This record gives sequence, C-alpha cells and structure tokens, in this order.
Amino acid sequence: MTSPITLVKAWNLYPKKQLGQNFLSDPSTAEMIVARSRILPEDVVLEIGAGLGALTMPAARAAQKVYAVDKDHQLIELLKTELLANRLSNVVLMEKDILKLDIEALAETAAGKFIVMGNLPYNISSQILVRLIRSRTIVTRAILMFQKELAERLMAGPGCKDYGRLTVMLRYCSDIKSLAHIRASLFYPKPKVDSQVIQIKFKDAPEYRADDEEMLFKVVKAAFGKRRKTLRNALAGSELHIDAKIAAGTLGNAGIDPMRRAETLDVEEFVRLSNCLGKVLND
Ligand SMILES: C[S@@+](CC[C@H](N)C(=O)[O-])C[C@H]1O[C@@H](n2cnc3c(N)ncnc32)[C@H](O)[C@@H]1O
Repeated sequence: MTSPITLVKAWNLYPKKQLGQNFLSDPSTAEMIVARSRILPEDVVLEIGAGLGALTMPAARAAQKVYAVDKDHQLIELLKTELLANRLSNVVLMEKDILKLDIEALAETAAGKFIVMGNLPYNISSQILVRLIRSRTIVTRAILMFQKELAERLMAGPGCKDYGRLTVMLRYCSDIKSLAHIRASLFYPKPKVDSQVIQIKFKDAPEYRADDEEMLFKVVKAAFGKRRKTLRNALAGSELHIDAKIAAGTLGNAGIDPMRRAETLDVEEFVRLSNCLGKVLND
C-alpha cells in the first residue's frame, strides 16, 4: 500500500473535510481489520467510502468480489490505477453517493454472502446505519469503522447516557461487538478522535418481534427525540400525533410507567409499547 501522503501529493489532491476524508495510513492495521472481519473466499463485499483503497486491497485479496463505492471522482480514478498496479481484478469501482445506491438491487446480483464494510465518512455514519438496518435481509454482516463517540453510543446499554435511538434499533435486529480500537494518529489527516471497528451481525429474526417495524422505529425516534422528558410527554409532543392522555394510557397498557424516560427502556419494552400503540391507532 502506497502511503496516503505520497498518493495525495503525487495526484495533487487535498483531503476533503466535507466528505470525511481521513485515510487509514497503516497497512498492518488495515490487514488486521480485514483478518478480524473473517471474510471468506466466497463472500461478496460492499465497501462504503473506498478512498485510497486501504481496506479495499486486503478485502479484495480475501473475498470473491468487492464493490468499492466512493463519491469522489478523483479518488476513483486514483484507485483504478492502484488496483491495476496491485493486479487486483476482482474489484468493481463505483463512483456513487452511497445514500443513493440501491443496495438491495446490488446484493441480488451478488452470488455469495453479502458483507458490508467501511471506514465511514463520519458526517453520514448514522444515516448509513439506518439504511443498512432497513436493508438487513440481504446483508449478512457489516464491519464498520466509526468515530469512538458514535461507536460507544451504539454499544451502550439501557440506563447509560449514551443509550439512544440507534442503540435500540440495532439491539432490536442485530448482535454487535467491537473488533478493534484504532488510534487517531493512524489516519491522514489526523482526526480529532480515535475510531472503533464494530461488527454488526443481523439476526434472522428479532427475539421480540414488533407487529409493525415502522411503528417501532417511529416510537423509538419519538421517545428519544425529547429524551429529557417523561415518556408520556415525549410521545405526546411527537410525530405520532397523539395527546398526553392516549400516550399515558398506552404506556399503562404496555406495563410501562408513563413517568419513565426513554433511556431506561430495554428493547422488549419498546416493542411492547409499539405493539400497544399500533392497536390503539388502528382502532
Ligand atoms: C473516512 S474516509 C475512508 C477512506 C478509506 N476507506 C480508508 O479507510 O482510508 C471516507 C471515504 O468516504 C467517501 N465518501 C464520503 N461521502 C460519501 C458518500 N456519500 N458516498 C460514497 N462515499 C463517500 C470519501 O470520499 C472518503 O474516501
């Protein structure tokens, strides 16, 4: 792997802050991440934000095929040359905004298990995660690098200040674990904070199934939208368009004290609440 500083200078590029361009500059760290990802020769990988190819190249050596997506035209051109120089012919480069990519359609064309990986642009990490949760029937696993703060939020348990909307959505449909901690000094340019690599393994079926998943995600969003408020007030002043009386009654039916706050509820309680609210709204 040619160092990012050398490549960036040779191609007269400037890392773009608005695209979250902090390139992993240590090849052994990239190798370690791919090794811990346990990619098999039959696997197909979708890499989000390929950049200068730090993860693309070791992933291509491990997998059957890699779809490497990046929005930046210059980086795609550069990576084309790097892949040729490294004789890697199983990478399909895609110059595309990941938020506009039809992941389901791509996965359907893939003959093999579909694994998503990436050192995510920090400014759209949460949006990407929500998209993956919605596309999870076709994604076996995701191995994603996040800024440490977001990673800690994703791994938090009920009662913690970091526990939030994405934590509950992920806990509902996946098992997650930390694969590695990566120091900020291993990126160019150096970001302000360290990163963490997390593996998200989507469950075949949730342990506590919501009758209506969209309703569950709306309830979770509403509850954490005003996390300082009691659940009764958070739900009442939300996009669910229910008043405080209905909110309190529904919480009571679900066996949840209306005076509790969102961060104290576990996934099973959110599912119960969403199922009760679905019944009330459909009556
Ligand atoms: C943190 S860098 C990671 C680069 C490389 N994977 C690495 O580890 O060194 C994030 C990459 O995502 C790309 N990117 C940013 N926004 C994107 C978007 N909406 N769609 C696709 N790629 C995007 C950036 O151009 C950048 O190359």
